Amino acid sequence: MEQQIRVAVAGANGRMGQEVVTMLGQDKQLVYVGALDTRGEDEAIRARLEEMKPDVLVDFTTPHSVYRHLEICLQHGIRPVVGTTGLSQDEIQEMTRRFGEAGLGCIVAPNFAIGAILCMKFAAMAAKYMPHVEIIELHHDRKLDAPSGTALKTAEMIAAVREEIKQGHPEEKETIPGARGAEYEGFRIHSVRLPGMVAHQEVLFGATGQTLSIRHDSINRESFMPGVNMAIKAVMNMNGFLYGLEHLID
Ligand SMILES: NC(=O)C1=CN([C@@H]2O[C@H](COP(=O)(O)OP(=O)(O)OC[C@H]3O[C@@H](n4cnc5c(N)ncnc54)[C@H](OP(=O)(O)O)[C@@H]3O)[C@@H](O)[C@H]2O)C=CC1
Ligand SMILES: O=C(O)C1=N[C@H](C(=O)O)C[C@H](O)C1
Repeated sequence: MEQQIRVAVAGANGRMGQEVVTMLGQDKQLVYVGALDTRGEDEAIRARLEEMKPDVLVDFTTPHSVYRHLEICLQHGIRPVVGTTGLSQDEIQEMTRRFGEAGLGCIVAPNFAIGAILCMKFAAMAAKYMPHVEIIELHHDRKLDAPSGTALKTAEMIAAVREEIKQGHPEEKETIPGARGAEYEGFRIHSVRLPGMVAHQEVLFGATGQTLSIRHDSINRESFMPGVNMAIKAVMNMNGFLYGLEHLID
């Protein structure tokens, strides 16, 4: 039998955390050792970690707590698998350096659903040939951050290959501020929040006489679990920081 992996979960009572705990219970290689809540004193957190002795901390919490959780993992030599969105690019760069220096595995993935990863990759492929692009992401109305981590990652991947062009009319004017969405490297990202939605993204391309739409829909949170499972196993064999699940499936 493969070596068992002890997994703690931050945000275990949340929408994603509950799904993760169920998934851990279905895989004999993974042992759920308990929930970590970091809203108490440092001493209580240390005691809880000593009790649980996790190899991996899965984090699905909030944009406000995720950075601290990475620091706690560095202090205690625990490998994080982070789905929480909202880390800034500077924070990601800093953690890349610190986990690299520590030689400790860490995976931060804005989306664990394989279809969403493919949506990002296909969008980056298309942007090379069709540089007029806009991203629309649509989520449930309990979501804290906008744009979604997935939309930001998609935008980064598009910007890395897209020819720099000015989109839209040069004299465009917003009669209601924000009407054209957020601007990222010359193209727009739009965020929709509605009850009834889970996690959806459409990347729209336009060129003379044609359009292309690439769309992904997560219709439930189980869609993220194969990716979380894969990341927990992969992070055990890593000695640095990885941002985005696409690097694991190539
Ligand atoms: N990468 C991916 O594939 C996905 C990422 N996400 C991201 O995951 C995050 C969580 O989403 P979701 O599950 O919907 O959110 P929820 O609000 O349902 O869950 C968040 C949980 O975190 C808990 N929490 C808050 N602060 C702390 C802390 N300091 N220590 C421990 N627990 C804490 C909350 O507890 P309490 O309720 O008591 O406040 C809550 O149970 C979001 O950033 C979201 O964008 C979501 C889906 C997929
Ligand atoms: O908050 C969510 O629900 C989701 N968050 C992630 C994001 O911000 O991209 C991943 C997925 O879209 C669901």
